[in-house]
Amino acid sequence: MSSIQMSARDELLQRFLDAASTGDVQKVSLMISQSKDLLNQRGEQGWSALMLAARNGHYDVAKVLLSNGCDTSVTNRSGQTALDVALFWGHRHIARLLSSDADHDLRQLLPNRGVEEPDIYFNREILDRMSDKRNDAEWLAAKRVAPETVFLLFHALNPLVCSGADDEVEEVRLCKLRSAAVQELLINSQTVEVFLGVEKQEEDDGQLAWFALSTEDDPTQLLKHKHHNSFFLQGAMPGLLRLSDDDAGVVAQARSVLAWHSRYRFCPTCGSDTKVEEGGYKRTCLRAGCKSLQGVHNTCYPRVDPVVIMLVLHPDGNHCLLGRKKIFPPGMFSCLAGFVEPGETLETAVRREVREESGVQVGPVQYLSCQAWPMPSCLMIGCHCVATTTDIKVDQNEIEEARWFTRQQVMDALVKDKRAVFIMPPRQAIAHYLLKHWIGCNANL
Ligand SMILES: NC(=O)C1=CN([C@@H]2O[C@H](COP(=O)(O)OP(=O)(O)OC[C@H]3O[C@@H](n4cnc5c(N)ncnc54)[C@H](OP(=O)(O)O)[C@@H]3O)[C@@H](O)[C@H]2O)C=CC1
Ligand SMILES: [Mg+2]
Ligand SMILES: [Mg+2]
Ligand SMILES: [Mg+2]
Ligand SMILES: [Zn+2]
Repeated sequence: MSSIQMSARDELLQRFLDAASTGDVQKVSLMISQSKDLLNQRGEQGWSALMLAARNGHYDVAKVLLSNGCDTSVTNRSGQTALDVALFWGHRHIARLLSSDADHDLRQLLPNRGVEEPDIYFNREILDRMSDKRNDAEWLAAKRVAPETVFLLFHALNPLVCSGADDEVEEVRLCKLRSAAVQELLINSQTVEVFLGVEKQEEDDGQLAWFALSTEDDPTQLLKHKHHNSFFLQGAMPGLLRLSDDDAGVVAQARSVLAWHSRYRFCPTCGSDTKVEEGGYKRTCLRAGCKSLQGVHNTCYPRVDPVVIMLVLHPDGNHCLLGRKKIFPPGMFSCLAGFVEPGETLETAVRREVREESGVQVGPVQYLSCQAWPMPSCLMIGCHCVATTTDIKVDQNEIEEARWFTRQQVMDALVKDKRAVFIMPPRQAIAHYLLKHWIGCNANL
């Protein structure tokens, strides 16, 4: 071969590799139809078109190369196959395509779990709950009157907040009242009081205690003497999402316990009156012999409702299932979710809720992370799972619409690209994190 022929061939190969690398599926198809021997040829560092497609997450290019008989066993100078490259860069859908085992375990599509606990909204704990002090009436009484103690005020489960000076619309701050400002409330028998904990610090005493107070009194009267720009944050959604991450964690704790007090005023077993104990963490039935006082006293403590929330992955690994409820803002799609029922495992609940709401059957389920969701007291248990069927049949009572979205569409929504075809759930929702984690398993980001 002459040197001119050589360089023409090199140039052709380079154009082919570039097309595979940039995801130009049409060009790749055309070039293969004209010169099939390009398929397994390698360029710089021994990289083939298939490796470059696998490196950059170009699923369609990898598919075309494979359907034309591309050899998956070819290695680059580092001894990596295209499958090794796809796995290294987190393109699990491509890895599945490249795997020689046609029934490759669907589990391969599940993203790697994060090593560290994510800092999800509502989850941050700035207080040590000091549950051992809840029975120490003397200690609690001293803290209640200590001048530096912090009191958070709630009306109808809405926290008292102040707007930041230059940030009136977005973030709000919790109003931290001192004992002098809440004297009247503390002696009012209608006020519900919950000991939240002490600020986390090294020393053992002199700890700054926090309480939540809930009142039914007219907020306009209450606010008269308080900070001039304070107000009760109206509407749990999206109101509660305007707090800082530190404040959100305390509100999750306080609001859930106060919501329990407001919903469980009487004994759930016999309807008798109850007395509040343990710093607001227990309501004990006053009727001697009540069944709630025997065995496990679980009806006496604040309730938590487990809810599974799941990102369902398509068996092709390149799509995920999202739905929208009628109450969502226009254009927003989110993960499916549902209450865990008695006698169910998390996996069973995930499969049942997805089947009920979308008609899709689910195989493997993997827990990722959870979130306190104080509306009123859910624990959102975040999972990824893989579908074994793909036809959608929506339960119109719960979901308005459900659709499969591609990775690219999720990425566009995440970065609010102008091509985005839907709006992501807000960053404060664990649904946002489940989507981001799936996309983030791509090491390019
Ligand atoms: N943080 C996040 O990212 C997200 C949080 N969520 C939260 O998850 C929660 C549950 O999700 P959702 O899809 O509504 O749940 P489901 O799909 O289980 O549907 C809830 C409906 O089922 C009924 N229901 C059945 N069992 C229960 C139960 N044990 N407790 C309460 N209602 C029950 C209720 O009907 P009825 O009201 O007619 O009695 C309710 O409206 C919601 O409260 C929502 O706030 C949801 C999505 C995202
Ligand atoms: Mg449901
Ligand atoms: Mg649901
Ligand atoms: Mg349900
Ligand atoms: Zn009782």
